[in-house]
Amino acid sequence: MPAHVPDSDPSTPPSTTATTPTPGSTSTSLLADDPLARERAHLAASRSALRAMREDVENLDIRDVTANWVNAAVLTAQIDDRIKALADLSHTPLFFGRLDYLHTVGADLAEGSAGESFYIGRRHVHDAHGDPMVIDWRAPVSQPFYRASRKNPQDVGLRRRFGYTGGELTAYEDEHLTDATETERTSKLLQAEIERPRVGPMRDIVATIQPEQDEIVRSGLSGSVCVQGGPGTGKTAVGLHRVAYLLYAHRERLARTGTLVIGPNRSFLHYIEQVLPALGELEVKQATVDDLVTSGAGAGIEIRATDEPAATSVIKGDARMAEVLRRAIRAHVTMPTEPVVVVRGSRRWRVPTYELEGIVGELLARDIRYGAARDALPRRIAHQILVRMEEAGEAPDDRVQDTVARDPAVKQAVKAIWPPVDPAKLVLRLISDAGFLAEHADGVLTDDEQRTLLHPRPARSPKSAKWSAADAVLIDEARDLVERTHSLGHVVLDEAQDLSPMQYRAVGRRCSTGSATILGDLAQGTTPWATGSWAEALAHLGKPDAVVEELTAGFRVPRDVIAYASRLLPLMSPGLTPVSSVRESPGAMSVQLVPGEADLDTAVVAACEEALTHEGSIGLIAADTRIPALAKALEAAGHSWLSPGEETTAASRLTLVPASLAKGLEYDYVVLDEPAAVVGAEPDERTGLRRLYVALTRAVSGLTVRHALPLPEALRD
Ligand SMILES: Nc1ncnc2c1ncn2[C@@H]1O[C@H](COP(=O)(O)OP(=O)(O)OP(=O)(O)O)[C@@H](O)[C@H]1O
Repeated sequence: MPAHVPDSDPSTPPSTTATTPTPGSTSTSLLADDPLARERAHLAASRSALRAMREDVENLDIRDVTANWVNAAVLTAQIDDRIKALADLSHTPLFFGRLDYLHTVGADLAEGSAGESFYIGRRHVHDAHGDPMVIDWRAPVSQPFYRASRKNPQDVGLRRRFGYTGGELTAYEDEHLTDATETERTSKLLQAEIERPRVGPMRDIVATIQPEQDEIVRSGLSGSVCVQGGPGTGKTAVGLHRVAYLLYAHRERLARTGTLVIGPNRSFLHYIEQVLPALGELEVKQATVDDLVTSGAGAGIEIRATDEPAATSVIKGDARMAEVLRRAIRAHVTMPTEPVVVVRGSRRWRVPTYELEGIVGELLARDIRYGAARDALPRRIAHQILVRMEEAGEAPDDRVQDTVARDPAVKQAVKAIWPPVDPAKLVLRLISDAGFLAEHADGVLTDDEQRTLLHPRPARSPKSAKWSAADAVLIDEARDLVERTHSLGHVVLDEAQDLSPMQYRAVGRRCSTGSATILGDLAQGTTPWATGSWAEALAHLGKPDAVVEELTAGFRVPRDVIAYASRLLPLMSPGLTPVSSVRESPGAMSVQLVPGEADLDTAVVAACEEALTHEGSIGLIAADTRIPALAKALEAAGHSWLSPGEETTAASRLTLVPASLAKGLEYDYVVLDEPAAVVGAEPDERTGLRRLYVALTRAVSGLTVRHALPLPEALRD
């Protein structure tokens, strides 16, 4: 089959066509009048073209082009990656759509110019002549697949979506965008994809990205975007597809600068980790904020404690701590009190105190890191000495300047004026030494706040200190004041509503010269420092100009379930738009009071058993303190279960989820144990209701609530 099929099928097919596959049924006559057979033939041809592309790479002989074994190893690794990227995965169809343009693309819509057809898939496939068989979904020519409409057809005459059953192309669905007689219909294939029972890790949505999502996915690399969206509106999916898009559109730049996806915890990262590889992107790093501040330059810092009381971590996460640290670091600089005298041969060269003061004053006034200024100081002192040498008729060169800069007298002066700072030691001192803290927090933190910060049993050294997550962020900030943190090209920050101002700063410095995609839902903020507004969060991130977009169409939670959960919104996040579910099924929902607390566990296990009679994954969500009892009850009833983030499979479908880890995850059926316990586990009612809102909105097909205690008022009928 040729690369671009000239327009088009002889007969206009019905809007959705489905048949049972008939293997090997692509005879010429059939091809002529059976569009589905033609599409299958194109699929078969594309698969062999992909196979040929892979074989070409596998057969590459690199012996002649590699100078040494290091080159060879690098090249071999690149080739291995390319072979992996060219794998033909039986469960991921090679293309999912087709666009028939009315005119040749790029040919200025000239009257009479012939149209072109393009098959849209996850990766580019070309034939032996280099002509495209499948176009990457990220290419500009693919964009109308996501955005073209009857109002603005973008020169597309036909948009065709393909349906697959077990890797076999079995259906297609057409929209003739310029045909005024054709009425707008919701796509059945899209609907089927949305309604599909979930099992296993998160999947890509490349075949069904919606126009408002696509605008975010394809927004430029130079700008930062913040997406506010209720549960299941596709924020995570959009963020991951945006990285894939940016890597395609700016491959070289991002290969140099790097990309990173930040998620709230390991379970979440496991859940999403296969999306980018499925889109052919194997290189994107994924981490939690804790990982960021304890790895790399922060290696050696281990998080081993929780701040007590919780108010301590609120203060540690407050942006004012940045000022306290800045002051504490600068306070290490001591104005010189004596001249520097360097002896070279028979001569003594002297830089007087006032000149040294001038240099130090100037370095302090410049906006450079403490460490960079410290590195500059000996060279600046040496420069003054060289000026004197020149005045005395000598002709010193750069080497002399280097030697003078390394002179013991200069070194000693630098050590006294601008001593090295150990960021961990500095933070330890701030939280253990009341006098030191007061000196730098004066006018920034109240006396009460300072008292709360001080550790009751301070460690002797950074090595023996039991750092909390908030401490690690403070150390990271201090480290950045000493030495600039390396910035990546693009960072995606998911569940962003939960970060403290200091955590935003930690993320912000990792994309200070790049851009960011910030994803979150203010109504799902469950930390004591959860942000109240995106403007505030973006300011802390250093991206105040980021565009804030809102997604309101819900792809996960069924109508009745989201309506039930949204009753909590006015109480905990007034003003936020409730999600409107695009799922057709109202969703199975059952809320039942169990008469005696003693019978709750049995009732919950029975609800899980009922849920297991359906297809898909089951999440039993409960307050963290209820987990051991429920684990026991499940065990007694002979059920095994998984932990959040462990992959659900057809054979093992039940996950026992502590409410604190439910965020970002989804299960086909959710059994929710004792809502009052989920609310009660949080320090205040608003946070409790938000935690409950998260738990209620994990379900794709159905929600079962079992409770012995009264439900929160908003959920009572
Ligand atoms: N355009 C789409 N087509 C099909 N499925 C979609 C689409 N957008 C999102 N989904 C699906 O909806 C579900 C929810 O998506 P996602 O987890 O990205 O939402 P979210 O906004 O991050 O939710 P939460 O706030 O709960 O973390 C996923 O199963 C995702 O694959």
